[in-house]
Amino acid sequence: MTSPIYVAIDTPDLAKAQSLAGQVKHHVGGLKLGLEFFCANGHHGVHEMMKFGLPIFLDLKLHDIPNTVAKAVQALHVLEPAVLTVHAAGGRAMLEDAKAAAGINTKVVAVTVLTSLDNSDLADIGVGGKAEDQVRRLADLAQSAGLDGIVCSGEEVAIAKAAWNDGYFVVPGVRPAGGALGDQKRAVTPRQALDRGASMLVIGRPITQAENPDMAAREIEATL
Ligand SMILES: O=C(O)c1cc(=O)[nH]c(=O)n1[C@@H]1O[C@H](COP(=O)(O)O)[C@@H](O)[C@H]1O
Repeated sequence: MTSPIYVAIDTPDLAKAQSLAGQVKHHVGGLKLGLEFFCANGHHGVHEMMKFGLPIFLDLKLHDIPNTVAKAVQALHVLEPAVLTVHAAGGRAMLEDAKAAAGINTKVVAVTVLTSLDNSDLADIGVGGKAEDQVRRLADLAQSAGLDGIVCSGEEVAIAKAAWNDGYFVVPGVRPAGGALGDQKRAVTPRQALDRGASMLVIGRPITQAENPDMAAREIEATL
């Protein structure tokens, strides 16, 4: 079975990214490249990481007017990422145009509520109610706009999946039991996230900051 773990390669240093990917490639299902990596290394960096033969999740969290996002998605076609993120808060037209602009082999998934936010952070940006209410609302929007799935925390994934059974559910903010949270506020264990319906587990620092990243990835895999 292919591992549901995508390792978040969050570094601007291409050589370090290649070294990490080389160490963990047999115990993860894919590589997640985000803003930090892409801003530093661009298309060239992604092409280099594609050489590991694993699916690439390009996590750029696009969020702008529909025309700008659609053009950005078109500019990424050549990279053929397996998964690409946009922010659900960009609204229906932006989501529809992003999906229409993506290649057929790319899953476009909408970030709902960042896992670094709690209910009090949501209140600060004018979102009343609980994170799970906002996730449910944005998941409905993403589904009706024709997207492939959403990004949410393990605390909401069961609710979202109940309403969208064939959706693709990306769950970051995943921590082995007792692991350091860092800036994550809505975290669950890898096992909990899978049991609740995650399609993909995004795991960064618990693997990449470990003394032995390969061992860390194996240990997490063994809990699944
Ligand atoms: O879209 C994401 O992947 C994402 C969404 C979200 O709500 N929270 C979140 O942490 N992420 C990403 O998931 C990764 C989590 O990294 P760690 O906290 O180190 O495991 C980072 O690369 C984040 O950019």
